[in-house]
Amino acid sequence: MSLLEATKLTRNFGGLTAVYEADLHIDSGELIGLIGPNGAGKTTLFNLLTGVYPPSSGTITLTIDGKTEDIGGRKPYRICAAGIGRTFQNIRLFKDLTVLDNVATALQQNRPYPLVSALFHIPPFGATERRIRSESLELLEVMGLAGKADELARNLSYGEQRHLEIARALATHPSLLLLDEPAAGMNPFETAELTALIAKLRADFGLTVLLIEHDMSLVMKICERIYVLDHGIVIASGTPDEVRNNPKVIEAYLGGEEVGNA
Ligand SMILES: Nc1ncnc2c1ncn2[C@@H]1O[C@H](COP(=O)(O)OP(=O)(O)OP(=O)(O)O)[C@@H](O)[C@H]1O
Repeated sequence: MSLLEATKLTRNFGGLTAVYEADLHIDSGELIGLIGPNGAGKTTLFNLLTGVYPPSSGTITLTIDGKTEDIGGRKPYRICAAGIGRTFQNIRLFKDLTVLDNVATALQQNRPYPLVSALFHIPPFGATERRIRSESLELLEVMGLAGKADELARNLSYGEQRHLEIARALATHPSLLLLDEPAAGMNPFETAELTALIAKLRADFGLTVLLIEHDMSLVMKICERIYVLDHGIVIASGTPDEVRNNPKVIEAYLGGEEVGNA
């Protein structure tokens, strides 16, 4: 069942076309990779799908629970509310808040308190606070960070901060989760752990996942389908085997060498 459909998506920055007439089709429950050389337009495509930039042209539709919405050009908070959550290539956390509060703030955005009860700390403020705390702890547990709930985010290791980013994205209750280089900066052991975790999250939360990743072992191992961008153009899409053996991909992506094996 179709979840996201992008048609002829284009984004220009002045004279530079970062994404050109990209077509994407994502079915509910799929785990899809988005790869391509540096500067190919991958993050720009994420930014279009999440409203950071409006498309110069083209359409994006999201279908959830039988309801189809045209989300192209909407503000990021509205797209997040519609069901698309994301992480960023450069980690964006509240470094001086605790790990728990980083997740709680993301949950609160989804469930604002009635103003009067928040001002006077009267019900349902207290009950909502407790629910947010317990759901935050559950998400930290899932991401292996429950033991660090009271630490400041800045004191986490790099890999842990990446996990916390995913916990924050999950707190927005997405149907479609976009992960921008989730394994960047991780060692092979951490990457293998994260690979297993992403597959588990997809199953446990019933998520659809689109991920940008330079680590080919991760992409080839868990993605069912892969889109390949080069100079802003989708030059190939298909299963890991189809993509790995596609001459255009070999030429564009690795300058003629075979794309990495799983
Ligand atoms: N806000 C912007 N203003 C001007 N140019 C931009 C902007 N954002 C991206 N670009 C340009 O668009 C092109 C695509 O960049 P983008 O970051 O989307 O590529 P990428 O595939 O994610 O690269 P990487 O793998 O290095 O992160 C690049 O030439 C980049 O310089």
